[in-house]
Amino acid sequence: MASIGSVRFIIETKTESSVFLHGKNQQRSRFPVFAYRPKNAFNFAVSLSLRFKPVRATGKEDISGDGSEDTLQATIEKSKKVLAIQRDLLRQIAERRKLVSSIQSSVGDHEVDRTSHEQRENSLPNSGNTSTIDVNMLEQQNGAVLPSSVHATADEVPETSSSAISGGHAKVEKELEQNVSPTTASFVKNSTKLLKEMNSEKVWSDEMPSFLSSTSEISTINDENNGGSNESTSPKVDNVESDSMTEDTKPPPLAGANVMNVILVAAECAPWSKTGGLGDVAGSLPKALARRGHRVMVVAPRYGNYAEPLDTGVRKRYKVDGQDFEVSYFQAFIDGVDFVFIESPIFRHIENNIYGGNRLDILKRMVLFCKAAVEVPWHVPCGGVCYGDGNLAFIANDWHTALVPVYLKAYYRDNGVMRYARSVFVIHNIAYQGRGPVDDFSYMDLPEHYIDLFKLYDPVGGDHFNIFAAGLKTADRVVTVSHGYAWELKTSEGGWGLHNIISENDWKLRGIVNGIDAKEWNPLFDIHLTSDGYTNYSLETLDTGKPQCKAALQKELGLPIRPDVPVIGFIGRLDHQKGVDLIAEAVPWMMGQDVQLVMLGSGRQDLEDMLRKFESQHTGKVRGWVGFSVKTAHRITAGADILLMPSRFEPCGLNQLYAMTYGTVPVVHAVGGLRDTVQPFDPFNESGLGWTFDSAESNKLINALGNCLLTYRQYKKSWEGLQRRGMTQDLSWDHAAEKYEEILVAAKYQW
Ligand SMILES: Nc1ncnc2c1ncn2[C@@H]1O[C@H](COP(=O)(O)OP(=O)(O)O[C@H]2O[C@H](CO)[C@@H](O)[C@H](O)[C@H]2O)[C@@H](O)[C@H]1O
Repeated sequence: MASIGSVRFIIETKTESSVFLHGKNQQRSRFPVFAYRPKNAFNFAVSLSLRFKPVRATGKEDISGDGSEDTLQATIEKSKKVLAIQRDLLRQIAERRKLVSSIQSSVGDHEVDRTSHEQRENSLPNSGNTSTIDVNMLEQQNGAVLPSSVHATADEVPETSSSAISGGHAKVEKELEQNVSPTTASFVKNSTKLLKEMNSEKVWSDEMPSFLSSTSEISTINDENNGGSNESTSPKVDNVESDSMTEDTKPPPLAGANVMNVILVAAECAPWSKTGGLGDVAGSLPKALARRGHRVMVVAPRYGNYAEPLDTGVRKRYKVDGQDFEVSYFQAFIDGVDFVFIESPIFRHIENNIYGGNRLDILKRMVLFCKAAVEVPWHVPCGGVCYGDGNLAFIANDWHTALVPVYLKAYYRDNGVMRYARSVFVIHNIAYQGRGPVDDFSYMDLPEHYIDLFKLYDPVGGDHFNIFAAGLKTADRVVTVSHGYAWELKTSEGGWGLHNIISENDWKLRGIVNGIDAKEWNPLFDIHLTSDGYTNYSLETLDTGKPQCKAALQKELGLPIRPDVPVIGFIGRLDHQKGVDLIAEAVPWMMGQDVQLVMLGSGRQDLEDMLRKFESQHTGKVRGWVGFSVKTAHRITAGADILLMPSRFEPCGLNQLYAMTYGTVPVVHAVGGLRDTVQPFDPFNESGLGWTFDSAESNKLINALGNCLLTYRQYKKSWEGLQRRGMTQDLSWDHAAEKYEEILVAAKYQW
């Protein structure tokens, strides 16, 4: 949509009250200035002021063109709107100036520490008072909706002398490079640069943009497609000091003109809360999106007393099943991402039982969470400024947050609010759908006709209520976590009753393989490998580092410390999906081999008992660790030689990716994401990454594992090749984030 960014206006001034505007961009009305770039209204204000072309009126023109009274009236109305927009921009600019000068002074005090920075930003005047953060969403829908407490009028702009400001720029920028994250630095640098421009008398006169106060000719700029970018706007104008335009030229963000505001909403987010892979994704995908230049937020419930996030002071109330719930919001800015946690008594202290309780309890928790999450961009100031609802996309994950797209539509978009906000729904696991009797719809608090989205016929149970179905139908785009799973979802076996809905919505479905957090899951930096005899290692130190970790694991678990015995690991939820029972069937065969088996998991009681039983039956060979231990998961990944993943279905699977990064060779059932990510070993071409088997049967597992053990024992070179190829893959989130960006952009331009 090149035309969206190509705003080109000519302003003709007749008298002070008759400013006429001819817009060439037909689609612009769909993307109002503020809605399109709320984050960078400051930047935009300057570029906008440079793009308008004032033409001095001669007084001879026929101002209405055809002389019609109606046209004249309409044009006057339009002009008034433009002036109103300008006034609003001035207000926002004033606020940005305040923000920049507060950042400058804090940087000058050597206090640009992320946490304290956020603390300051969040202690905006009156931010603790709910009544002052009373956002009139209907009136402000076109822009970055700022809480009333953060609005400042032009009159309120603190008197800051130009020289004082410019004197601080160099210092600020230098210290920023050393002290703050790239995203913050980029924002502040951008802001300080613009502040310089704003304080230049050649651009500003008496706080007014030059086009409003002066009649000097400013060259019109045809700005192609730069609307969403934070940094790509580079207004060229004759009367601006050239040095302020050319100095500290930086490459544009990787996302270029596609920069958006993105809010990922998830029921868990590592490292604060995690029961499985969803937590990992929520903790790491946003960082990769932020690295591409997007402004990114994660919204999750606050289950415990987390150290980093601080109370923003914002309070809101939501009704669930007729009951009033007050929620508050905690926020931290980490690795370029705003992490916002929603606090309510119903989330408190259930971090070890996130999806526990009875069906209605879970349902009510998720209703409250989703209702509150959709409004976060209006209410929660991050770095002093709310995200607003323009140029915004939500990413909802699995059934727990499938109500986000539904509420976005039913409460807001259907009513002309949040018109430019979009939603992407990510399927991590379709086996859990938020099913219940049709009566559960009453808890949703939605218009009656919305029931059709939720109602689904099931051959076994008849009509039922299904939250996953509603999310799938309502979201603007749907993503799942591998190509293989995207295909499987459309089959009656893989779709778990939703295959028809998936097929009907195939046009908006795409598979994107998960990445891994290259800091968290990296043998060179892994913090869990720095004690108890473990060691960090890399490809270069694999020969010594991995055997040391193996010995440390054997010692820690009380197994015989033997470098030659293959250690086989399993990590995962103990349920039907993960195929633990297939391992159980293979245990008698395994125990006939000279191997050690280490299993870590929690879940189904019978499978937990089985792990304990194996350990007691084969004390010198098997360890079954029942429980959830992130540290142990990292240590098994580093210390084991082989990782078993016999999952019956696996949307993506992260453990096999972690394993390969640590030089641990995977043996997997070729399904879903496992098939996508583990290319089978080919001994003739010395290619491939591990062993796969084509159906979830124990004899197939035994066959694949047997070949793997043979190679481990007898073909050391081939084994090293497998490890080397696994470790040298780029499995980082960066590729996946680029693909997510394509989806976000597609959603944004979907009407
Ligand atoms: N007992 C334990 N102690 C410590 N850590 C444990 C643990 N049990 C599991 N974990 C950890 O939880 C994560 C599990 O991730 P997976 O992707 O393998 O599975 P999960 O089925 O939860 O995720 C779903 O979502 C993800 C993300 O999209 C998909 O990859 C996957 O296929 C899909 O089923 C890993 O980080 C693993 O180390």
